[in-house]
Amino acid sequence: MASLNGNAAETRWGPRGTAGATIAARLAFEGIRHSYGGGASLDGVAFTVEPGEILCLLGRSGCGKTTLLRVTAGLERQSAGRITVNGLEIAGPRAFLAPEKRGIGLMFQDYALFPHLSNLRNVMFGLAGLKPAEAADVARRALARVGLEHHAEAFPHALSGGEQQRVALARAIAPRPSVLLMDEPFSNLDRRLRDQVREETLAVLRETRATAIIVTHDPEEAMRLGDRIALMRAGRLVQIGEARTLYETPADLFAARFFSELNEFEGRVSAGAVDTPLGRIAAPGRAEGETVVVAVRPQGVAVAPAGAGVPGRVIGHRFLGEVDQLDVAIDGTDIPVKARARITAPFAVGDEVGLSLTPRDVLVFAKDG
Ligand SMILES: Nc1ncnc2c1ncn2[C@@H]1O[C@H](COP(=O)(O)OP(=O)(O)OP(=O)(O)O)[C@@H](O)[C@H]1O
Repeated sequence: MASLNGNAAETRWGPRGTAGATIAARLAFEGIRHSYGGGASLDGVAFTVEPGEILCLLGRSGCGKTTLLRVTAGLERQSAGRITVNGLEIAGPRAFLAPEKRGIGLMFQDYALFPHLSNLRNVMFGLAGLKPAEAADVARRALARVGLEHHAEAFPHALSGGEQQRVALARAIAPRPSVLLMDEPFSNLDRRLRDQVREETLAVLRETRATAIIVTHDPEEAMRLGDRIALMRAGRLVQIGEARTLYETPADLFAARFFSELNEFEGRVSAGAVDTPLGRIAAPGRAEGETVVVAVRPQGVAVAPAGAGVPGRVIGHRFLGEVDQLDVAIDGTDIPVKARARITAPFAVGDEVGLSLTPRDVLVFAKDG
């Protein structure tokens, strides 16, 4: 039995460029609603995934990510709205294709391999339309692409978690789906293995040219993997766009909090700006008298020896590896300001310091955004 954490043999994938390519498809959601009986699990979701695009579906637990995948695959039926692939309705008021007729592959979070079938038989499972010899050939090639052809006759339980993930990936790509849906495909892997498996999986997806949706609750993973990110909350799409857009111009405070820890200050707009304990902050486009939240990313708070900027006192200093985090007490708030940077000056708890802000790390939102 291979080690769970991987060794040299485990980490070797098959040659790149050998995964069979598919015909890329445009996947569109229009006003998708769904409920398990209580409140709405999906509440009017609408967006399009472009042919060959890798889209990360990001959100907290329970926001509806898995439900959207299940509705897309045909394992659940939406109560309203329409899903199309290349403009053809696969689920909606006019049509409801059975899961096996959709050309959509689904890879489950727990891989869902059949324990009583060999790895080869597991991969062949999705190839029922082919003659057995042909299916075995296609399955062997898919296993070879993920570097596991020598485990074809073994059973899933004899493989490490990382290898099981690869069998599940081989099973998902073998039928050459035009759309591939992956539910938290890396969440069961330890961190060291995860980076490599993510990179190889991405290479396989690019080769197959499948349009892919990858579910994750990890914003960093979404930024690494996705051509675009769709951020969901409570069954709704909050924002969709490239990682940089979501990070730099989040649609609301919730979206901003998702991508970064924040120092938050509530205030009222007067003459186009808000007074905060860190100084007066411009609030362009906000109504006079509106209550807003000024959000400041910790990496946008520069700490210098006392003299310049907003005066404060260091009350905490944590070494986080690549950066340090300082907690700084300032006048006007009981909550310490968090500053995060590679600190070269040796600040110690009790030191008097001066704080200044980087404008691009300061965001202003409606209070209930
Ligand atoms: N089979 C079910 N029966 C009843 N309610 C369900 C069922 N599956 C999910 N739900 C509810 O629907 C909502 C959306 O769940 P869903 O699993 O789609 O969220 P998620 O974002 O994928 O979460 P997670 O990351 O925890 O899997 C949640 O409130 C959940 O409790």
